[in-house]
Amino acid sequence: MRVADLTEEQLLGRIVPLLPAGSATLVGPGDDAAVVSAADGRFVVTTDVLVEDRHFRRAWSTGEDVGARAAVQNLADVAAMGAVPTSLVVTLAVPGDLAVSWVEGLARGLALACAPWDVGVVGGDLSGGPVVVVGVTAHGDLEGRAPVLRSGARPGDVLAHAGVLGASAAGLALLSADLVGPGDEAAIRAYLRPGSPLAGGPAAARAGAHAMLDVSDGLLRDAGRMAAASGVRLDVRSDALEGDVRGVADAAARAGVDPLDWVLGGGEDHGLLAAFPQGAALPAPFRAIGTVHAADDESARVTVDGAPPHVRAGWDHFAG
Ligand SMILES: Nc1ncnc2c1ncn2[C@@H]1O[C@H](COP(=O)(O)OP(=O)(O)OP(=O)(O)O)[C@@H](O)[C@H]1O
Ligand SMILES: Cc1ncc(C[n+]2csc(CCOP(=O)(O)O)c2C)c(N)n1
Ligand SMILES: [Mg+2]
Ligand SMILES: [Mg+2]
Ligand SMILES: [Mg+2]
Repeated sequence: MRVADLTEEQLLGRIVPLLPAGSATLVGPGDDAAVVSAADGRFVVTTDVLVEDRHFRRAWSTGEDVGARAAVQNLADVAAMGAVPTSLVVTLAVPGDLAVSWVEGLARGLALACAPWDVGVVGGDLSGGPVVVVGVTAHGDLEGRAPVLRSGARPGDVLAHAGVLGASAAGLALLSADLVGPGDEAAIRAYLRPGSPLAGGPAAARAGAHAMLDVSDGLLRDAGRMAAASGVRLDVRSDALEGDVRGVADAAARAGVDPLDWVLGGGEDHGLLAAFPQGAALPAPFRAIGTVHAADDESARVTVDGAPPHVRAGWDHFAG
């Protein structure tokens, strides 16, 4: 059996039981970030890697783009726990013929993404390698609050999303098909430098969110993860996604795809999906996109307008 015969979840199911737990672990593998106790407190920690030609192409992305994106995808995982980011460490593998200015650009991109949060890059590691690989580990502070896990959604909750859906997938599709035209700036930027609504994470925690994650692999796939962890069904209302659909409709027409495919199945926008108790005031920029229901059938973890969706489920590095 090869890894390509498994989904990411199935591969993790094989390796996580082999890993040591550690007595300081408060939240281990399975959420957007882990929570670890320390004698003088707790911290949130998470890591994500960007691999050249898998996550970005140097023909499309500058070093600054990749640095900013590597930071944001990790800051989003910290925010998705309801925490405030504090620091990053960065590992970098680069081919020897890479321009030094590209690596300087990467550092500038990291700094740009960290600046609004007063987050420091406090270390890292350097290696040579056949392609550029950027690994970022982010740490965060829960400021005394309980972490917001994927597993806390309850029937009756309001499902809400902060950020854009489908824009990054649109940008990637346009670049891939060489279809970029005037008016595509937002989609291209969403792919090259996603702008996650990071302040929404701690705001959601303060507002009492029951569950939260960032949408990295597509709304349906990531909602499925929240639904499975919480033992519920999430129902998305398609009319709540009309703004996102409109935002990519023109690009989708040119690419010959259904814009809903990008909105429901595209990843890498790094918006925040959260379940709030009914009646809670949704903090900006969250907007309601659905409801949480008791799970009547494990095969229908996520429905759209009450029915199983017909679009592709989202990104998986191994099995489709
Ligand atoms: N190699 C690994 N060893 C241990 N745990 C892992 C490994 N890879 C992933 N995990 C854990 O599995 C869970 C899911 O990881 P995943 O990367 O899908 O989450 P994410 O970062 O929120 O999503 P994305 O990578 O799409 O941004 C996380 O809790 C993560 O820490
Ligand atoms: C050049 C190029 N080709 C394809 C894609 C699409 N893509 C790669 S990984 C991923 C999901 C999140 O990954 P992860 O779980 O690793 O964070 C997506 C949608 C891309 N970004 N760049
Ligand atoms: Mg995540
Ligand atoms: Mg990850
Ligand atoms: Mg992530």
